[in-house]
Amino acid sequence: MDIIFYHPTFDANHWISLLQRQLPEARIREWRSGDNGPADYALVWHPPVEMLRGRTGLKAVFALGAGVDSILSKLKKDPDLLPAGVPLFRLEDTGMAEQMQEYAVSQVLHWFRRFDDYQALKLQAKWEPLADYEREDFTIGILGAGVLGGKVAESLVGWGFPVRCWSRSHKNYSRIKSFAGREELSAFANNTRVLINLLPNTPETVGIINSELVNQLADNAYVLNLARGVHLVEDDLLTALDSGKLKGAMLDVFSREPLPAESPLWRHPRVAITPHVAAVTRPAQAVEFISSTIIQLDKGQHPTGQVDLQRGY
Ligand SMILES: NC(=O)C1=CN([C@@H]2O[C@H](COP(=O)(O)OP(=O)(O)OC[C@H]3O[C@@H](n4cnc5c(N)ncnc54)[C@H](OP(=O)(O)O)[C@@H]3O)[C@@H](O)[C@H]2O)C=CC1
Ligand SMILES: O=CC(=O)O
Repeated sequence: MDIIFYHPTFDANHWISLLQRQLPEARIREWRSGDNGPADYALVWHPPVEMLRGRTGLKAVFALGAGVDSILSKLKKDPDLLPAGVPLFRLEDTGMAEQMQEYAVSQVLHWFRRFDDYQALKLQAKWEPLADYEREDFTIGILGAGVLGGKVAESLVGWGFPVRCWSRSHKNYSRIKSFAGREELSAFANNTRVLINLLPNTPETVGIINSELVNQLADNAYVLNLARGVHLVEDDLLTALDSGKLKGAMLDVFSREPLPAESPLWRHPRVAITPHVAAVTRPAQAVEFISSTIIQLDKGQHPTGQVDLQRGY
């Protein structure tokens, strides 16, 4: 079996040695421009069109991340990016759920314990104990209840918060209230104090965190965007922060990355920022997932993780 690997920044040698350990029989190489040699499987991130165009014999392509929006948007512009009929797989969890749980739980607890308020008081040298917040007033609403959203929801239930999620189809998670579809988005938003976004970027979800949605949240709500920048209308967020509807926001992703220096988000006192690091691809776990998927595909089985190209995730 022949496997080609392309990532603009990852250390290809490291990935290839991890893959080789899992698939000792495979011939694995880093793809470079001009390489038209045989390939059964391709592992890619931001692949050049030339890499996969016209390849016959390819059995599957693996995206080296959870979100496939960049590859699908490139595919829309250039249908040659992926050979027709070849399945596209993405990483399911592979260590990202734990990272998302760490990020979400730490930030929710930060707001719940009023560390944002204490930080503001500290800047004024004020010693002032504040009233505790109650968990019952701290409903967490998670947009997206898939591999990552579902795990984040479970961890916040473990901390005793009321948790609800919103997805396309209803879920049957224990102790998590499930809402589904546009018709239930308002009911989901109503009384949500912390809105966490873990949706994929698709034409249906772009701009979903806008004034209309934010105005339906509880007063003094918070927004935690962990999915994609295009989900959030940044001007609407700033308006809601300045009007007092929103008390704070923590953003990991932005419509333009790196976030330009002139963005007012950098300077807003109630906006915290991380540079798209909420959950990164962990090579060893990703390779384990990909190898096991390849083995299943070679046996004619139907592993999980295949992207529905029509649905966009
Ligand atoms: N910031 C970072 O570092 C990272 C960000 N991400 C982002 O997180 C996203 C989520 O990942 P993951 O959990 O693995 O994805 P999944 O595909 O497992 O889950 C997606 C969830 O979104 C729901 N959904 C999709 N479209 C709609 C819609 N139109 N209306 C309502 N719900 C919808 C799905 O509903 P249903 O279950 O009914 O299909 C599903 O519950 C990725 O796409 C990526 O963009 C991922 C990794 C790292
Ligand atoms: O944003 C990262 C991803 O894996 O998707």
